[in-house]
Amino acid sequence: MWILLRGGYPLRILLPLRGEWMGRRGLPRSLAPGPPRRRYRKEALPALEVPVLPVTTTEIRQYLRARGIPFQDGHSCLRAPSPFVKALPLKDQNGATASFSLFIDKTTGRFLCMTSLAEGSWEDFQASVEGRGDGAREGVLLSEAPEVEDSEEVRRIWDRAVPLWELPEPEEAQLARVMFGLTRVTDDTLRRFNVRYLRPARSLVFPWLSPGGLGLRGLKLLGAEGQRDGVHYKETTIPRPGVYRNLFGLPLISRRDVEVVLTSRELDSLALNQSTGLPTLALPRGTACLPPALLPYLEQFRRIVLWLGDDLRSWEAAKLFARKLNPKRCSLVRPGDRQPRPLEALNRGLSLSRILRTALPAWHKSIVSFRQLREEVLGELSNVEQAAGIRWNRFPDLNRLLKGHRKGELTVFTGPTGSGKTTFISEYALDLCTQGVNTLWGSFEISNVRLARVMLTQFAVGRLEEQLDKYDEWADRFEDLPLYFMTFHGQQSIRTVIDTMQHAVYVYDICHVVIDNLQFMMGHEPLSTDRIAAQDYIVGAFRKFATDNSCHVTLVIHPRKEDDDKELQTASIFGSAKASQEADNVLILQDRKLVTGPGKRYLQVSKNRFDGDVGVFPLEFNKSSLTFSIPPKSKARLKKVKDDNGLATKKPSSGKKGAVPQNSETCLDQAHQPCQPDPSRPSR
Ligand SMILES: Nc1ncnc2c1ncn2[C@@H]1O[C@H](COP(=O)(O)OP(=O)(O)OP(=O)(O)O)[C@@H](O)[C@H]1O
Repeated sequence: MWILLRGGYPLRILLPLRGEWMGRRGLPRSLAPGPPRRRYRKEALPALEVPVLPVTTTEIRQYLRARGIPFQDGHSCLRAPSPFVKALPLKDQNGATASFSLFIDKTTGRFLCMTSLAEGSWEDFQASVEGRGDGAREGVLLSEAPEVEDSEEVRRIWDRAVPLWELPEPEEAQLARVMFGLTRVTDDTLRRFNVRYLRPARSLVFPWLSPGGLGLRGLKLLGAEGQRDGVHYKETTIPRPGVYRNLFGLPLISRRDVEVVLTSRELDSLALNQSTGLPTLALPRGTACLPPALLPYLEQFRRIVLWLGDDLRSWEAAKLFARKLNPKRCSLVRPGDRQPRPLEALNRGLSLSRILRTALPAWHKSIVSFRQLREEVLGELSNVEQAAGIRWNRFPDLNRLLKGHRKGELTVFTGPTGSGKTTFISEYALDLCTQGVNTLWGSFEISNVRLARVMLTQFAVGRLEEQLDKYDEWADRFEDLPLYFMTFHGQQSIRTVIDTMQHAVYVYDICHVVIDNLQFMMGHEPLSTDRIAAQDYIVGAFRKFATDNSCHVTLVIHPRKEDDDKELQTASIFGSAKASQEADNVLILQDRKLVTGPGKRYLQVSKNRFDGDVGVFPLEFNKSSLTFSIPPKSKARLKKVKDDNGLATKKPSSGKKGAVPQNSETCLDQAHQPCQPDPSRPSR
């Protein structure tokens, strides 16, 4: 989880791992910095830094004009002379003056001065221009030098690392080359990119050099471990991933370069540059995100080719990143059999230049022909599993019904009051988040602290109250999840919420937004407005947001008041049928305690637009870990269901108001047909 700090880094401690004391980054202690210690944040900002009033490009332009500040229009930024250069008379490497070295992000208004490395928000910039910035403020604005502890660690590792060709044993060098797939990458390429090898950690080391290539700001270690099913790679960055902003390869870019190829891994950049001679840059966190802070460094390029990898996830990421970079200058290399990732292409003897020539323009007009779509369709057909989305680790039954979690969909989730909706949806979202789905939570009912506590308990799968000595260990791991929280509590206007979501998608590449719950956006509607119409409007806004931003939205909606002894149906969702019509998926947490005695829950998938499979499966609540996921001991029971192939098919529901088309309905709880709770298994 990233807690956003201005001028601070998160605390770090040392953890016992695998029976010996290791640094938090899993490096041997000899390479970790000193004894265990912790630092405290000076100024912890709210979890999601939301601009008070979002600024538009037009407003930025108007402001600059009104103040007589000249500017140039760029792809994703406006360029202006930097007001921070006089205070810091730094000269860049070529001794050039620092004119127009300030880059202002057109979407957020955040700025970066490339000369002094000062950065800040649009409000900070205005304060500086208007002479309201005091000395202390300016200090805050200046980009952080790495923390002393970090720089010591970086230096220590870098000094101990050696170029591959300087390893004393040729066998060791050869083994490293094989492990990292570098057999065709020359020493010359490794030298140019300044890649080293750290023997004790059996890792490659990629440096993060300051502009001009002088100072060392951080580094990335790439470890390789041979396992039965192939080689597994593990990345470690210093500083930690949230603030590791190394566009690897930047020192090799010349001011005159107008074209660049972006890759998601450093090794791919080596391969590409070696075989095509083109400028290449590797994104610091692969396909996970493209932080807007990097955009100024990419402004000089008239053409950007994104070649991020060989799976659908990379393809989706490339399309998203192209939006940020301005699609008109972007081309994308489509993953395919003959178009693997660059390093693999090099190793297979393919022509990387030829593959680059097949890159497709990212820019689409509003109307497309099937000719433009046919490759996309083929991509989906030949990667059926990936097209079905990310599968839950903790909810195999959900995978069987929904097949996975896909971008751009709207899921509506309902259940009786107090049945455990928040608790379930927290685990459902956490599961995806631990698999790299960048997640934004809007919890309007319960505080973020309480929600985070539930999530942390679910993450640790156990009560932390009784093992406080483990708290830091779990909290450190939790902190590294790509998880963000909106800081709203209580009633909010839908406009503010959507603006915040938009901001988060741009800044943090959010792919999943959870809204708990919709009723908290309805209070701001004028009393005279029909509440049902208001809800329809809100659902429509979330639907549009999901589609436009290729972002999954999970929306919790309360059910309408019904008889307690009746099960909920799709039509029980509060309001008109709009919510279930707009939704791609409808999930209902069924609480049958009132029908059949003490409290077992079932999850019903009552709409599934992806492939129509609907059904219900039991959830067992574990009160100490607050989890609903099936404990490992129950797996056999579920397997048996599958083996028996005993799926109960019901008639599709008919055209009732709010009813949805259903292909087949599946009860995955064979032991309790027809989906009745098992009285012999009291809920915990
Ligand atoms: N299956 C369950 N059995 C018993 N207790 C549960 C179960 N699921 C959740 N709880 C507990 O019930 C309480 C309420 O859960 P939660 O807040 O998730 O419900 P909710 O449906 O979101 O409530 P609301 O309708 O107020 O939004 C929590 O303390 C939670 O730990």
